[in-house]
Amino acid sequence: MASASRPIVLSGPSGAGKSTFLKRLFAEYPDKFGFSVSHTTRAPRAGETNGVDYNFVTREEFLAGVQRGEFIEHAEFSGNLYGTTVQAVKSVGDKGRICILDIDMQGVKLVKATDLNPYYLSVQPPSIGELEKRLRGRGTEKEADIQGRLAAAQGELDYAKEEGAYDKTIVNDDLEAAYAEFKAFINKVTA
Ligand SMILES: Nc1ncnc2c1ncn2[C@@H]1O[C@H](COP(=O)(O)OP(=O)(O)OP(=O)(O)O)[C@@H](O)[C@H]1O
Repeated sequence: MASASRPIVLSGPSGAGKSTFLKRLFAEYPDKFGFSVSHTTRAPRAGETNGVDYNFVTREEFLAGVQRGEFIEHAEFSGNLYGTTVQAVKSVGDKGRICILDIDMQGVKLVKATDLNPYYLSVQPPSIGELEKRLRGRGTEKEADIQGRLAAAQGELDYAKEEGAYDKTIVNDDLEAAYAEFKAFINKVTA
C-alpha cells in the first residue's frame, strides 16, 4: 500500500496546540487532508447532509455496527450515539486524501487495536505550567474544566513516554519552530 494513504493520528493534552497546527496545515494544503465522517443517531439539522456532516443512522443500525466490531469508538451524548468507524477513516484515503485523527490517549489505544496502521504523532506543551497558562489564555473552558484537562494531561504525557507509543513527539514551545517540525514530519511521511 502506498504510504501516502496511511492516516495520521495527532494526540496530546488538551491545549498542547493540535488545533493550531491543523489549522495552519489545512490552510497551507487545502486539498491534501481530511477528517473522517462520524456516525450519529441524532436527527440531521437543517442544512446538514448525510455522508458529509455525519452518517445519519438509526439506533438499530448503529448498535448492529457496534456488534459487528465496525466502530473504533462510540459514546452517548444527551441521548444520541456518536462514533467513528474504521471504514469512515479508510474512506478518506479512498478519496485520495490523508485522514487526520485528532484524538486523546484513549482513542489512540483504540486505533491501535484496528488495522488502520497510521502514523502516531504526539504534541506536547513545554510544561504543565505553560499548558495551564495557554488553556486559561484560550478562554474557552470553565475553571472546573481546565482542572480536568490539566489532570488528564499528566496521564497523556506519561503514556507518551511508553516505548513505541508514538512515532514522533513534538514539544510545542516556540510555535514557529514546533510547526516547522510538525510540517516536516507530515511531509516526510506523506511524500
Ligand atoms: N507555541 C505556542 N505558544 C503559545 N501559545 C500557543 C502555542 N501553541 C498554541 N498556543 C495557544 O494555546 C492554546 C491551546 O492551543 P490549541 O487550541 O491548538 O490546543 P489543542 O491541543 O487543540 O487543544 P484541544 O485538545 O482542547 O482542542 C490556544 O489559545 C493557542 O493559540
